[in-house]
Amino acid sequence: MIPDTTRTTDAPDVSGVPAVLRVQDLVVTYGRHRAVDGVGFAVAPGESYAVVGESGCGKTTLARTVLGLLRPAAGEVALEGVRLDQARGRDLRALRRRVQIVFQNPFAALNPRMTVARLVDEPLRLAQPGLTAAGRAEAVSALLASVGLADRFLGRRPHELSGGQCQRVAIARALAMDPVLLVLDEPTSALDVSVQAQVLNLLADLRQRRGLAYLLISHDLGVVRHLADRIGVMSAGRLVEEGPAQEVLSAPAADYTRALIAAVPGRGRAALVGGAGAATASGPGAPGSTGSSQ
Ligand SMILES: Nc1ncnc2c1ncn2[C@@H]1O[C@H](COP(=O)(O)OP(=O)(O)OP(=O)(O)O)[C@@H](O)[C@H]1O
Repeated sequence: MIPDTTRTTDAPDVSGVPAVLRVQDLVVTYGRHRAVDGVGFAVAPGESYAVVGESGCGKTTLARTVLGLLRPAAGEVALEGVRLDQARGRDLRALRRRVQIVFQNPFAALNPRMTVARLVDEPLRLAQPGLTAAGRAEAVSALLASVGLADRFLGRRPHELSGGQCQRVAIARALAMDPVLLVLDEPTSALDVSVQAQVLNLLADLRQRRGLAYLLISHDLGVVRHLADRIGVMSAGRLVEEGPAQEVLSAPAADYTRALIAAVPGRGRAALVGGAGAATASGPGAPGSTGSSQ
């Protein structure tokens, strides 16, 4: 349950729907450097919102603040209407569980000594402390199945898995916490090109099936085009443009966005500006197939 001691007074919404995440006038500093400088946006339930921009523009800092790992110098971060930036102690921990992250490098994110079964069981114990061992085992199998991994993977350790399989385990761990929002931090950029599209399709499929909202952090506009409904373009800590993904990519308003798109090599750029819903520029493979390792 989300604590309601710090609810925002004004109703946060996106087109009339209460927001899962609302960020307002956010400032995050490292010493005197404003890494995030007055950013505001909202993400609706089930929506996928991408923050794009060059290295150093503040994407990771923004993501870490949304995860409750950094405290803003000013502004608000609200999750389902509850102020994350004001929460402390148990309230903060309860809020943090509602937002999970999938990191760029799945090998680094998984404890190499744990089996797949234990890796998925661990967050489940936290999320559902009342479950029996048998109930948890069943839930672990179901979570793995939902990311396309069969029971034969239960006893394996990360070094016995491919990068794509590791990323599927990392996604299953995130889902075990029953989040409302997944932060996807360059979720495919460490993977072989051959499995990137499968993981992207899995993420698109999971969003649809579970009604999850995504905050996608990426510099890869091909990935963004595949997964995002809306895009916020960030430069030097500020949002310089925001809009529906297809509009931003095909008719960018800001010079900075135009330069980002112009930097994508030829064929990828043509795919980007051609409309939403096609294969990614960076990841070939069959759109619509989530692949699996059954
Ligand atoms: N711990 C830190 N201490 C001081 N400055 C930092 C720290 N982390 C990031 N910065 C600076 O803040 C700015 C934003 O960094 P951030 O990592 O958020 O950008 P980014 O867009 O995520 O970049 P990348 O895509 O390379 O990860 C950069 O100028 C960076 O050098």
